Amino acid sequence: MKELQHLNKYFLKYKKQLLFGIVITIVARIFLLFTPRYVREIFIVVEKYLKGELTEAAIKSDLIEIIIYIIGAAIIGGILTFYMRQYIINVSRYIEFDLKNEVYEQYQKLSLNFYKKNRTGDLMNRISEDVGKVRMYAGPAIMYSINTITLFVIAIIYMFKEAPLLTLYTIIPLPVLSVAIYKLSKEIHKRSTIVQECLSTLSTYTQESFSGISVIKAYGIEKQTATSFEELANLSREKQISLAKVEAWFFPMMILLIGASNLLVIYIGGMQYINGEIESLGTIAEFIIYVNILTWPVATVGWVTSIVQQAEASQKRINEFLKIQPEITNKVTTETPVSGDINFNNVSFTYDDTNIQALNGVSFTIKEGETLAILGKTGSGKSTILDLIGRLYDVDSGEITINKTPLDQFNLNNLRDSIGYVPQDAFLFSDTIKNNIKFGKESATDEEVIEAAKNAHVHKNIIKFNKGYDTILGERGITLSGGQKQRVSIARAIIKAPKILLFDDCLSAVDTETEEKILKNLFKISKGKTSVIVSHRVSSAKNAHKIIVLDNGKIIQEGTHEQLINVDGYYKNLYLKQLNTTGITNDLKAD
Ligand SMILES: Nc1ncnc2c1ncn2[C@@H]1O[C@H](COP(=O)(O)OP(=O)(O)OP(=O)(O)O)[C@@H](O)[C@H]1O
Repeated sequence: MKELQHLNKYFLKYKKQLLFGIVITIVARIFLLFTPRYVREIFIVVEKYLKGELTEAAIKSDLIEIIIYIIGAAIIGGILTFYMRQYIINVSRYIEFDLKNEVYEQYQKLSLNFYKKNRTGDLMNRISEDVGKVRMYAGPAIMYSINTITLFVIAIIYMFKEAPLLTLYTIIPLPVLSVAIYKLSKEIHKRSTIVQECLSTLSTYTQESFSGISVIKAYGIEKQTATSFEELANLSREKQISLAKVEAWFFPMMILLIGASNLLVIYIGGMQYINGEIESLGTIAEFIIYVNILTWPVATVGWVTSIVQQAEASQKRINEFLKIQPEITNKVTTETPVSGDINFNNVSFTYDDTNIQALNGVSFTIKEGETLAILGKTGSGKSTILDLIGRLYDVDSGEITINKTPLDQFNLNNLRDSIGYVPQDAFLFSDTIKNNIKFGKESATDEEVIEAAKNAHVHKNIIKFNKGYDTILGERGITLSGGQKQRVSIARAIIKAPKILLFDDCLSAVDTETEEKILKNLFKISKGKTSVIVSHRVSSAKNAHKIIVLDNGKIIQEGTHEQLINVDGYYKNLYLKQLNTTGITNDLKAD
């Protein structure tokens, strides 16, 4: 229960509703327990009438009176039961909502490293399945526990007062039932977890086959894919059947144990009645109703125990995430305007999940308002430089400063607000094109969106779609080409009008002619802004104020286009190689 203490703050938050729900639960159970007593009364009245102690008129009026009480108690009990669920189950839904938000907020705070170390499926599970299991503790488990305790205490008091020996015999099978249900619930849980795993493997496989359908068709491997699907589906079916087998035990077991209790009540009660130890047959009827009322709550003791154990395990997994301290923290809460020269001073950085040293003693300066181009072989550390400027990671050694202030002395929100970042893999949300662009600036007007799209050279493509800027992208909508995605992503960055623009090889999927036009627009837009362009093309770099070439995390060349094409090295080789391509022909024309 230690892990579940995390929920205490939520119980405190909703203490009024919870307390009210608990009181209602107790009162509702009290009303429910009136019925067996009234049934006994009916028997007593009938017995008196049979002995000639009551007239026909008297028995009629007595019976009507008792029946009215029974109906009244049932109606009040029913209404209170409705409110009991309304209060306690609602509280559990509020707690579920709060906990989901708490986990989600924590996810937002955690750095990229966290996402590298944990699989998406696992992150999703904590926020959906685990929180769902914890809710079962915060709602149903509490409700059924109070229900059981109240019913048990009151019923046992009534029963002992009535017939102590009969009470003992009646309740003998109940603990057996409780233990049996507990064991069964554990087994059901174990098997349903396996079923869940099978289903999630199956759906991941299906999802991947659908996403990769073009590759599957192109390679003609539909048959193999279908066979693998069948194997997974068969495994899932076997596990489902094995789960159904244990589940099938649940009700027969309950019926068996209720039957055993009923038989004991009838047999022992009957003997006691014959021996004159109990006054009326009504007591036997009353006890049979008690047995039936008590069976379900007693069965739930086992079930609730299993719920609490699962909730504890789930909360433990949630707490593990909640306790993680974000690696990148905002050390400054005051406003810190971001502007000035960006300086890398002997910066080294190693990714701790792969232990790959991405940067090794990198030093350079980008003057405010200037453009830096970074070139280099794949894996040489170009993207890492952009990630470090945005403080997605902190450096291992050396220092990054803006206007001589270390990067971590800036308010992180100010820093990220000042950056317009276009990643290598343009990620667009399943939303309209307009909203995808406005993601960079929520308050942007339609005119601003169009202006940004024009500058990113994608406006003409967008207006060709039937719904223009309101076209939905992604799974529910159309799929943009790689180049279109990149340009929407550029529009998203420039609509923000940030102080720093970071472009990570974001023109790789557009032809060199379009690249040229976009670069010209970017050149206009980025006046007064500091830009960093990562690229594999000389055409993207040639107009930059400064170019650096990276190799294996180190700067191997530095200078302007003119300087670098005149010295032997990576840049000149690349320039000469690209000289013969269409792109560079345009590039030369542009020069
Ligand atoms: N998130 C990460 N976790 C672990 N290692 C990484 C991560 N990102 C990059 N690396 C490694 O760090 C090195 C530098 O990667 P980086 O992405 O900066 O190279 P790049 O020059 O941008 O490459 P490309 O031109 O292919 O985009 C590579 O060896 C890469 O495998």
